Amino acid sequence: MTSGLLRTFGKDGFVAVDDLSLSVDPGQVHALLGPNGAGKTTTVRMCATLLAPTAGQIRVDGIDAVRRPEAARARLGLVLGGELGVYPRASARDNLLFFADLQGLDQRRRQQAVDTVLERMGLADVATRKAGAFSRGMLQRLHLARALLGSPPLLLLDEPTTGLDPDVAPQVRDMIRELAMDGTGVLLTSHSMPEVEELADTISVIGAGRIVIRGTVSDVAAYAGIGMTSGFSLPARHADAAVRLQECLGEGAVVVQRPVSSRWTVTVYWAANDSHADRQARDTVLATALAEIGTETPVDLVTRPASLEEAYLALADRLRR
Ligand SMILES: Nc1ncnc2c1ncn2[C@@H]1O[C@H](COP(=O)(O)OP(=O)(O)OP(=O)(O)O)[C@@H](O)[C@H]1O
Repeated sequence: MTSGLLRTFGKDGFVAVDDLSLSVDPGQVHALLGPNGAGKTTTVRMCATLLAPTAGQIRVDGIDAVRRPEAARARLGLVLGGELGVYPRASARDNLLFFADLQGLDQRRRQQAVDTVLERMGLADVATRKAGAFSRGMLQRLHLARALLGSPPLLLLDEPTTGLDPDVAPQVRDMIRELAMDGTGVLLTSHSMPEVEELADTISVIGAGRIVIRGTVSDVAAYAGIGMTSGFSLPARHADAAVRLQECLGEGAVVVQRPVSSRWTVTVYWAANDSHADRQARDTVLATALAEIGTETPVDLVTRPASLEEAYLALADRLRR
């Protein structure tokens, strides 16, 4: 969808997005992940035709979005996190009818399109209520409904669940997943690792405007140098557990401990290329190391593939500008 995208700002030519290429396939969720200022929103805004690239190409459903922004815009839906862009004194339905007009949907199609997206976003029952009286969750669903009006093949979602209550965010996530399952391509930015892990088929990690690694969670973890992680807790008296375990385990693992309540939570990050054959082999090595520091194998020991959050934190230093 984009190739060689470049965007600079200001007289000194600050490079916000640098030679960025990515594609979003139908039915796929492609997530952009990166620290503040990495260039995610700038990328989304260029894809949405809100910002012209300094150089590079953008194609939306085959349309050259730089040359034909209006045609491209008709083929994409955009949701910006925390955006206000609805009329608070108008009902949800009237808001959507207005946006349908703006999109040029004809009179016959527009009623039907509005009813369809209201239904789809679970807003049919509150369609006549004023948008100003909506909760954040309902508003975000209204934004999604607006983005879906022309049945676009591509959705651009910039932080779509930021600021939503923990019980509302999963509803929005479910809707995003359903849209992708129905064939919509989704470009998603999010600071929530569990959200990206849950939704994304492909993750592009961006640092300083460039894609650092692209792939699945395990690809990102491998790039970060982590394979599996083991986690367990120890009683308060083991204040030096990480140091002592590190001595026993050597270079094949990094051991970190932090206090949680009145105990220590210990995490062992096994190197992506460590020599252990499988999970059980690591647990055996760990049990020996734990015995050496004078404790039995904790009952809550779990060894599993590294999570996205663990992988991302291991990468964080390499992503800064
Ligand atoms: N209009 C602008 N003028 C000047 N600099 C800008 C402009 N828009 C963005 N930038 C700069 O470009 C860089 C990328 O910003 P962008 O908003 O794309 O980052 P981001 O990855 O979305 O960050 P966040 O996670 O904080 O939303 C930042 O250093 C930002 O200050």
